[in-house]
Amino acid sequence: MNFKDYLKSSLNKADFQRVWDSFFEPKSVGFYLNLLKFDKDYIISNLDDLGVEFREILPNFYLCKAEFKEILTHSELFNKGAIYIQNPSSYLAVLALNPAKNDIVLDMCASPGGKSIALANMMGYGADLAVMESDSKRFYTLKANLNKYGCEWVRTYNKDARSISRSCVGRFDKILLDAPCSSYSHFGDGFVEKSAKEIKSLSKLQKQLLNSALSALKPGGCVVYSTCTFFECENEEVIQNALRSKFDINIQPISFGLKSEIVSEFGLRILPDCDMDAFFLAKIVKNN
Ligand SMILES: C[S@@+](CC[C@H](N)C(=O)[O-])C[C@H]1O[C@@H](n2cnc3c(N)ncnc32)[C@H](O)[C@@H]1O
Repeated sequence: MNFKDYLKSSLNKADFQRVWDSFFEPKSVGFYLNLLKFDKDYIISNLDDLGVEFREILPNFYLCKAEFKEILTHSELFNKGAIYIQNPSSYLAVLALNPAKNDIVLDMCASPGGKSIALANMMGYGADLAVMESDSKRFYTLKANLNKYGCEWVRTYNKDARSISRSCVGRFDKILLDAPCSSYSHFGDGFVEKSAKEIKSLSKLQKQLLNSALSALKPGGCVVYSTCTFFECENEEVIQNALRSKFDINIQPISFGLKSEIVSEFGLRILPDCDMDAFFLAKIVKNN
């Protein structure tokens, strides 16, 4: 499936041009502070010493211009795990889940761990957080990152997350499902085009993963489903499929008041711009 053609057909002319141009513009750099290992004042004063100009755009999440990226990635703060570099769109998934200190939480598709570490920061040291990753190589990257960022207590499972529909029925208060997707959100050296067959098979996997998440959720609990792709069959269609399933669920509206967001009955789309990557988010509550 040609991504550019798909984008043209799914957006109006002005939005298409804005979105397409955004893939070639320098992107701001986002990061959050790792308060599990370091004190906020210590990190902020070290960033000031490095000459990085930054502003807080979300709770504990900061943005600076692209020109500061190299300073950040070469800094001791980064090497010691005091900051985690992440696009703000990804951080929104963690904010939407909003886990409390005493919640039992699962991050189903976790590597390299950017959202798991943000969840751990929000919940606090020792909180009941488990993370899963099916790919062995990516699992070891996840473990290494959790250790680097002082999250060694987090329980890690190198497993296919679809298995929780049998092993963990009704166990979790909150689940993050940041699903594997076709990833048409970063241009990089070009988009790696995926065939219609590959997209269909991803959509099938996403539906199975969401079904498993709903089985493993406590009544009253919630799942945040997210992807970084534009394709409807990986986003709204996955949510519609869950609404048609045996689960008694409803979709909670989410909005962060961003100029780049499009709200629908199935979730929230973020259109990419100079700050945000393309993203889709849906918050699904399992009724009591
Ligand atoms: C979008 S990435 C996750 C990014 C991660 N949440 C973060 O913020 O750093 C999706 C991950 O899901 C993993 N994955 C794919 N299929 C899976 C499955 N069936 N069970 C668990 N993990 C899976 C992929 O290997 C990949 O690492």
